[in-house]
Amino acid sequence: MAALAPPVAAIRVAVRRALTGLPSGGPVLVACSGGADSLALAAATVFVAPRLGRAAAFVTVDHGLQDGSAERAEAVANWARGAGFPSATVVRVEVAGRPGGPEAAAREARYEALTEAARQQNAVAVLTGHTRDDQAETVLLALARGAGPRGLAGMPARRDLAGVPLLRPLLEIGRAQTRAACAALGLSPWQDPHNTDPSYARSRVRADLLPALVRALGPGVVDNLARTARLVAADNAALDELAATALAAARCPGGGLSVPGLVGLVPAVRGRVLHSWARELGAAAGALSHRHVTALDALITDWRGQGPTDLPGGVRVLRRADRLTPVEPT
Ligand SMILES: Nc1ncnc2c1ncn2[C@@H]1O[C@H](COP(=O)(O)OP(=O)(O)OP(=O)(O)O)[C@@H](O)[C@H]1O
Repeated sequence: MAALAPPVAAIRVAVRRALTGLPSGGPVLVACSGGADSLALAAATVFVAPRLGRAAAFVTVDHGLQDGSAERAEAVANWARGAGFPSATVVRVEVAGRPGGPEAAAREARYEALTEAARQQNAVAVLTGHTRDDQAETVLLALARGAGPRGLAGMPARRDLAGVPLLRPLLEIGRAQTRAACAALGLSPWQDPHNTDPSYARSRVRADLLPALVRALGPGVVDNLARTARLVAADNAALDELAATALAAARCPGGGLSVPGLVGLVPAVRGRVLHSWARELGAAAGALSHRHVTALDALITDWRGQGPTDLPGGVRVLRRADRLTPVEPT
């Protein structure tokens, strides 16, 4: 028997690790664009899942943004059927008419479609092919926009997707490895023109910035950026736990938060308490910014009788004596 190429083995090990411990029940659903990362992920999953007594399912999303996208999506799904996935679905989404730029709109439409596919197929998890290189790019983009620790933590290996875990088994696998795995398996990945379109900041980071950093600082830089994300994520988890305890302790019996319960907290924890509370009140996560949390914080630490603080989603918060309370929008 021919020896297994190291990247193929490394990717299978990563997938096996991700699938271990998932609840039994429905399939694991691989989200695949046809690009090298998710193709390598799909090939590993269809190999590993049955050996763990699990079913694997496959979905590819057609964003309908390029000529021939429907045919390409069908070809990707056909490959999956041939590779042994008992079910391979193409979902067509409508990107036009959504708020935000085209990239954000496509991502939102895709995640909605993945959530719906997972629900319909009763999947126990959705798997995506984000790699260590994607993580390094995410950290650089976060640094460049002045993000705090949440942004610098990059993408988590696991997050909730409307009640289904979204897993990223390849976060510690390099893009060179997914390409090498595809080559070793005789797969021909699709090259998404968006990935090289210089009008996207991520494409410029991928094409220009990361290679320049590697030249200037050495090949370990991608791994190091991904490690930074892991270290920051671990600190975030600790701070989130402290904040959850502090939020519970600061709640007033009739609703709202007690100012004396918040004032002695270290700012990093207090900011998280206020962020979580604002989310509970209905402020949308994407729109809730550092500026809003700072304005809420001023009601505690810089109280000069100011009026309500407006948060996204029409949420308003007022300080009454020693309590922060939500008020009805006027
Ligand atoms: N059209 C799609 N259909 C299904 N899943 C997708 C689609 N586009 C992206 N994904 C999922 O999201 C992951 C990240 O996609 P993105 O385009 O950001 O990265 P990428 O590095 O180009 O990945 P890939 O090489 O797999 O295309 C993919 O690996 C895949 O799991």
